[in-house]
Amino acid sequence: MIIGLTGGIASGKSTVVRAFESLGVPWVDADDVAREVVQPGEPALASIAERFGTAVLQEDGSLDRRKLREIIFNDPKQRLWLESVTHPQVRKRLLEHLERLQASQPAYVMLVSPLLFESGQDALVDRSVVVDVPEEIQLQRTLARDDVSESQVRAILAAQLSRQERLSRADDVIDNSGSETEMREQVAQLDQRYRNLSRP
Ligand SMILES: CC(C)(COP(=O)(O)OP(=O)(O)OC[C@H]1O[C@@H](n2cnc3c(N)ncnc32)[C@H](O)[C@@H]1O)[C@@H](O)C(=O)NCCC(=O)NCCS
Ligand SMILES: Nc1ncnc2c1ncn2[C@@H]1O[C@H](COP(=O)(O)OP(=O)(O)OP(=O)(O)O)[C@@H](O)[C@H]1O
Repeated sequence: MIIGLTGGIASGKSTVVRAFESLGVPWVDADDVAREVVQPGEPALASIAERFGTAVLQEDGSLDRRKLREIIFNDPKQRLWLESVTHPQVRKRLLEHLERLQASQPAYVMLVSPLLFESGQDALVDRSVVVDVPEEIQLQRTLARDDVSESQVRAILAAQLSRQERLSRADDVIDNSGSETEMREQVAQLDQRYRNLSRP
């Protein structure tokens, strides 16, 4: 069984998946895979450099993520173009990672992705769980964690599904607006549920 774990920027997906990991659950993160497909030597990075010029590259030839972020979250057309280049590669590699994780036949594995519903990756999973917090908490936690402006965070939020839409598509929900201890209690309950569901 594959569980898709999603949530908007800074909702707490990485923190939540570490709680599942401590219960023995294997996982793969689409953000990590999206980083792999733009490494130097990858065709996606060559396409990006061709479209935006060397201004989006650092001196060592790797992607200047901050520059590209500023471009794509200020222009939906450029974001859609970038997604059309990266998402097919991300999907292909996610399938490979998932197959590898399932080889040892764990009760279930997790696919962590901010864009599970937006990018159609939900077709790869049996069930979805949303890490839910109000937008104001997403904003506060992003500003505390990353070197970004409030307007940039609002632009990223606008490029993602609304909280309501995400909740309406979720099979399960983890409320991460409280303490990490409260989050871990919900994770332990869901883990039991998923283990029961995966029994033949
Ligand atoms: C624009 C890039 C270079 C910015 O890199 P940066 O290191 O600053 O951010 P990072 O990759 O850690 O993403 C941070 C968060 O931004 C949000 N985000 C990223 N890409 C997108 C997108 N296309 N649409 C909406 N939100 C996005 C997600 O919540 C993500 O968790 C990078 O996000 C990227 O390559 N995005 C396109 C690929 C993609 O869609 N990735 C999302 C997972 S498939
Ligand atoms: N319950 C919580 N209470 C307080 N802070 C939290 C809680 N959960 C997560 N955080 C903090 O909020 C920030 C965002 O969490 P995390 O990095 O796990 O989110 P994410 O959804 O993986 O983010 P992104 O989509 O940007 O990759 C981190 O600094 C994390 O330490």
